[in-house]
Amino acid sequence: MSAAPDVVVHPTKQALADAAAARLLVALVDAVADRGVAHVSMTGGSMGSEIVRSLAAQPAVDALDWDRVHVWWGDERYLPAGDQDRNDTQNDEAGLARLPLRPEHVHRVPGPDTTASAEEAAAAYAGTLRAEGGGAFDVMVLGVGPDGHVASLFPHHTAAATTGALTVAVHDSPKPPPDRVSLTVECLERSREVWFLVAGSDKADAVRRGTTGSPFAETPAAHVHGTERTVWLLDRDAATDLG
Ligand SMILES: O=C(O)[C@H](O)[C@@H](O)[C@H](O)[C@H](O)COP(=O)(O)O
Repeated sequence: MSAAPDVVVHPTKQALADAAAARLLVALVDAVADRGVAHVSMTGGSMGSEIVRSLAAQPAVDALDWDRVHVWWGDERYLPAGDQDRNDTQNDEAGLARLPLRPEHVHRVPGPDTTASAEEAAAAYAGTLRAEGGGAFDVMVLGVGPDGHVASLFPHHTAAATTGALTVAVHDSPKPPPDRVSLTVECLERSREVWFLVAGSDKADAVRRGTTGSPFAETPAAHVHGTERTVWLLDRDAATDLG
């Protein structure tokens, strides 16, 4: 049984993004100091880009040896490289492209410009994870949808329950675009720490369900835990339904 998640509440969405970015910078510095390498998985959505924007603006951003950092994504929309609706494109534009990362350490999910299907892209990403993943992520940064989805694992969706695999192709996503590639729960949990970044009153019910063990089919986010720590980083609006 995983330990209960920690919950940290910040006054505003911007304060949440700034505090989470500072937390991430320190976590990556510590990972490099401890193991000589850091693996972080980023996310899409508004919070996914806001933490990148704040990270790139951190005063101590140069304290990290970015040469030793690997970047992954918890999910990706199955769209051509550079498409404006891809998570990596949005993260790049928010500031990821300005960080001195090694391009070969930025592991982008293939799109239809280089693969024939989301299934092929998922298999290729799983191969990269096995070849370069270092065995575990240090930090898994995740957003949460109002329905309790995490990455592209949606309530009552067949792909969400996938086991025995690191990645899964997702079709008919209730959140557009319809075709995606997602890490599975098993892969998301191959992380020392799992951080849920959640802002806005429209997420308050999902946060309540996610932090109180709602059934997996209803709230996939409630069933993703880090091996060492799980923390919900919230703004005040997203925390309104917590006791
Ligand atoms: O591809 C995606 O859409 C994201 O990875 C998705 O999982 C996102 O993180 C949540 O939907 C929350 O998005 P917001 O932070 O914008 O609400």
